[in-house]
Amino acid sequence: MSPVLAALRGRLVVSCQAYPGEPMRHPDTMRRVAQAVAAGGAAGIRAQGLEDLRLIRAALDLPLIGLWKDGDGDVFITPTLDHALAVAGTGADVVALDATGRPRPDGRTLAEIVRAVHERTGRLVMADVSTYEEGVAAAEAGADVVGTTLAGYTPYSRTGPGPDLDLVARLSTDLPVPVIAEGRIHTPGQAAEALLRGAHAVVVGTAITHPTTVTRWFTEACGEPVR
Ligand SMILES: CC(=O)N[C@H](C=O)[C@@H](O)[C@H](O)[C@H](O)COP(=O)(O)O
Repeated sequence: MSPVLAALRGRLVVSCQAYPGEPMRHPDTMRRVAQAVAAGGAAGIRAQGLEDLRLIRAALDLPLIGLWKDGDGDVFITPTLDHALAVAGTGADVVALDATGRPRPDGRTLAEIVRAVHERTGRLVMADVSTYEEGVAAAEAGADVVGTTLAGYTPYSRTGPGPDLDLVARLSTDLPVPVIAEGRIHTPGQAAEALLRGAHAVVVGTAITHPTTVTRWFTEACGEPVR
């Protein structure tokens, strides 16, 4: 196993992302968020956008999973080979990309993209999948690590309020590559359970780095203002 993946075994990766139009959507802000979660013990960082990745790479020596969300089609996480090569160029250790079965905007197959990233950059590839079958296909296509990132985010995958830990468990048992649990992990207990069920590592984003959503959880629990 690569040293980068070995360093993540049994550990927490924190996804540091803000969304278009949000106050925290700023590379230097995300760099500071990444430094803050590193101080809390994050073993790795997952981040979006070339400038965010460059700044985080310069500031931190932790394993860095990079992606580039682009376009308004179904496939938007590092959708093409050009995006993947650009992410690799930021110094990210792992290039995360959409590995669902849906067609990519550049018409390339997942196997073609994985091979090109390996040959041209030497970086690892994290395959973001939504189903068991996509996880199996991604491992066959040469992905170094499979993430359950997109479970619940394709029209055909199982949705629910929490993480799909059954999917995590099945993939962890069956795949020859490490599986990372990612998506809607909102509590420390869920993160620990994902590891217990076989995940190599766990990625948590919203619950740690998205204050607008976390605040909404609390405001909704508090109910309507009392008049
Ligand atoms: C579906 C999609 O676009 N997921 C993205 C992938 O990078 C991010 O928006 C998520 O925040 C990330 O996966 C972490 O998940 P959560 O924020 O639920 O802990």
